[in-house]
Amino acid sequence: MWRRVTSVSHLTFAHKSTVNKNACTFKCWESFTTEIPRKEKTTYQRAKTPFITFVLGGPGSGKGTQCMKIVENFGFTHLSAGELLRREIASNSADGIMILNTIKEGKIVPSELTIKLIQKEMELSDNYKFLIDGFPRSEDNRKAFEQIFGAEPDVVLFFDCPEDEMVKRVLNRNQGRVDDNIDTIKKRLKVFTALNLPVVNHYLEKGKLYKINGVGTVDEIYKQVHPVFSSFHFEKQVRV
Ligand SMILES: Nc1ncnc2c1ncn2[C@@H]1O[C@H](COP(=O)(O)OP(=O)(O)OP(=O)(O)O)[C@@H](O)[C@H]1O
Ligand SMILES: O=c1ccn([C@@H]2O[C@H](COP(=O)(O)O)[C@@H](O)[C@H]2O)c(=O)[nH]1
Ligand SMILES: [Mg+2]
Repeated sequence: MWRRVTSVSHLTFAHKSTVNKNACTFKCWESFTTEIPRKEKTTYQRAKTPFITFVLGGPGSGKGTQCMKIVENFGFTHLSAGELLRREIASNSADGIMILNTIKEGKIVPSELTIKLIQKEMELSDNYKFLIDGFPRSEDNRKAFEQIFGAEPDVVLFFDCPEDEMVKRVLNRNQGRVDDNIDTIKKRLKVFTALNLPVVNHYLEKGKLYKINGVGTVDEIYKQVHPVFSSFHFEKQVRV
């Protein structure tokens, strides 16, 4: 459980679209209190608007690696859409086989399914700062998310990395992922260019995109990421 120790929220959300803000507060946080009765929420947490960051970039561009550093430094909750889907496969759920086949082909799982998994994790969390890593992967994903949540992300990070570097990193990753092989990587790169880059461009046009040069050491890259978040005034929280 978290409790607030200081308040600067008027600064935190000052940039947010007013059209979507109320819808988001209502849809997300009201459901937290009705659908998840086993977790007590304070009045303060219920009223809080989530701060959502989408983390985009091609396969192996370093999204997960940089998310770990953002979590350490800014206390975000990291939700990797790919990881949630892999967990769904491992749990032998009804959708598991379909998800596995989609991932092997480097294709995109239906939006509603991925959004359901993300939403469930957000509902279970006491946090209000979320990194949604590897999502949205297509305009369909993006539109479905914005419709279901009634909100746009606050920040979109895009790790820009050349294909040969991404391929090298993925092939060296050694985590036993079914899609970390050259055939699937080629398919993922094609899907990234065709379907994910339009999402990147959408947020560029909206002025929400932070383009990060994904080449360099992990620390060199993080030096570009850190100022993005230190420019926001998050409420300080302590565990109780
Ligand atoms: N700056 C870097 N330089 C060299 N290797 C890196 C760097 N950042 C991450 N890596 C390594 O590259 C691999 C891919 O990184 P990571 O898993 O963070 O990428 P990702 O964008 O999350 O990929 P995916 O979309 O496939 O999940 C990992 O083995 C990671 O340790
Ligand atoms: O929103 C999403 C995220 C992921 N996928 C599928 O999972 C794999 C692996 O994702 P990573 O982000 O690289 O862990 C991806 O290639 C897609 O097949 C998805 O469908 N939708
Ligand atoms: Mg990843």
